[in-house]
Amino acid sequence: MDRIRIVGGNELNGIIPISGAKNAALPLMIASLLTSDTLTLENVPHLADVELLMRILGNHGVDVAVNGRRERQEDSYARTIHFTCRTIVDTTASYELVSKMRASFWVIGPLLAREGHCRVSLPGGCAIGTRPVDLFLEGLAALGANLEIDSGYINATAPNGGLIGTRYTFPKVSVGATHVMMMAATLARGTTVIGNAAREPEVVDLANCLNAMGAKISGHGTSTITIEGVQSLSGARHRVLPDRIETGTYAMAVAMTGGDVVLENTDAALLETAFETLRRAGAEISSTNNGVRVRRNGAGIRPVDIVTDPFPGFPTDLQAQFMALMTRSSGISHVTETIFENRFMHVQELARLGAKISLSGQTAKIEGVPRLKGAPVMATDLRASVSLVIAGLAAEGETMVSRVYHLDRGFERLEEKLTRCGAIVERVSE
Ligand SMILES: CC(=O)N[C@H]1[C@@H](OP(=O)(O)OP(=O)(O)OC[C@H]2O[C@@H](n3ccc(=O)[nH]c3=O)[C@H](O)[C@@H]2O)O[C@H](CO)[C@@H](O)[C@@H]1O
Ligand SMILES: C=C(OP(=O)(O)O)C(=O)O
Repeated sequence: MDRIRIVGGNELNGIIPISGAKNAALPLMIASLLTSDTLTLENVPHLADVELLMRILGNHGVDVAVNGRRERQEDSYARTIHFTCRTIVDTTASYELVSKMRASFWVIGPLLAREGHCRVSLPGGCAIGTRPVDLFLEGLAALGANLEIDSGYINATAPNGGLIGTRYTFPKVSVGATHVMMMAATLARGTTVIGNAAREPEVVDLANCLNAMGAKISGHGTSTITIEGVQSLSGARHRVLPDRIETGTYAMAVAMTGGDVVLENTDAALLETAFETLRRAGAEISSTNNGVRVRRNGAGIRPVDIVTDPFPGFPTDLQAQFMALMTRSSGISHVTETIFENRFMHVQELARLGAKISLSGQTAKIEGVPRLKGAPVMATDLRASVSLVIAGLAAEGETMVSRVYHLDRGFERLEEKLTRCGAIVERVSE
C-alpha cells in the first residue's frame, strides 16, 4: 500500500495547476445516463473516484471513450472524455459498487427518470458520518416515485408513465439530493420547483450542463431551482469547473509554509468565505488572469474561528485543512463542524505531530504551537489525509502518511504539484 513521505520545513514557491472538480465531475458523468447521445466532458480530473465511476457507469450501459480512445488507453491529465449511453442495459446499482463510492447512489435519479424503474443499493455511512438518504427519497417521492426498501436496496418505480413535476422544499440543504432531484426532474412531466436547494458551484455546473443538453432549469445558484420537464435530452460538450476544494487546500498549504504561489486555472470567486478567512489568518490573496495568487511572507499565522456551512459558507471539505493551519497559529482558535457529525478523525493524527487540540461536541479548540514534529500518521478520509500533508509540510523532519488511497480519491498528482513548488514530498510504494 502506498504511503506519502514528507520532509517539512520548505516554503512553497511557484505555480500549481488546479484540476477539474471531483465533486462536479461525478454528477456530470452521471448525467450522461439521461441521454442516448454523447455527453463530452472536458477538464475531467484523473482521480480514483472518477475511474471507479467510469466502471460503474459502464455497467449501466455507458460507453466511455477518453480523448477519442477507449477507456484506460490514455493516461494524460485534464482529459476530455466522451460518455454515450445509447441504451441502459442494467438498472441495478449493486451494493458491491455503491458501497465503494457514495456518489454512485446518485444514478437513482437518471435511471428512474429515463427507464421508469431501478434498483439501487443503499450506500451506508462512512468515516465522516452516517449520511442517510432520506432527503433523496422524499424528493423522488414528491416527483411521484414509489420507493420501497428491500434487502438493503431501494426499488424505485415511476408509475403512471413517468415522474411528475412538483413543488418540494428540502428540510435540510443536501448537495447530493439537489443533484438527484434536479436530474430526475429534467425528464418529468410538468414543472418542478425545488426549495432550500443547495447553492454549491457544483450544482450550478450540473445545471449549466443539463441546460446545454436541452433541459430547462433556472434559479440554480439560488435556494429555489425551477425545472420545466422536457421529453428528452440531447448530447452536449461541457467543461468541468475548477476544483475549489483543491484550490483552497493549496492556498492553506502556502499559508502554512509561507511563500508565494500562483494557483492556475481556477477562480477566487468560488471560495470567497474561505479566502476571507485565510486573509484574516495572515495570507495575502489576489486574483490573477486565470487563477489566484497566495502569499505569506514574514507575517505569522493568526488564530481565526470558523463554522462550516453550506455554500456560500465555509466548506466542510476545507475544515480539516484549516484546522491543520491553525495548529501553528499564534493563539487559540475554534473550528465548528455543522455538516457532518464525525468529521474530526484528523484531530488525533494531528496530535501525533504535536498539535494541541481538544474536542467538545462539534467544536474543536486549537491552541497554536510554535512547532510541529514529523511522525507516522494515518489518513482516515479524503480531506483529513490532505490536512496531514499540510501539517507535514510545516513539521520538522519526516512525516509518513499511510492509507493514501483516501488522498487519491480527490487530489490529482499531489506529490508532483507540491514538489514543483519546492516541497519534499514523495510517494513510497511497497
Ligand atoms: C461527491 C460530493 O459532491 N460530495 C460532497 C457532497 O456530499 P453529499 O452530497 O453527500 O453531502 P450532503 O450535502 O448531502 O450532506 C449534508 C448533510 O445532510 C445530511 N443528509 C444528506 C442527505 C440525506 O438524504 N439526508 C441527510 O441527512 C448528510 O448526512 C450531511 O449531514 O456535499 C458535502 C457537503 O458540502 C461535501 O462534504 C461532499 O464532499
Ligand atoms: C466527502 C467527500 O466526498 P464524498 O461525498 O464522495 O464522500 C469529499 O469530497 O470531501
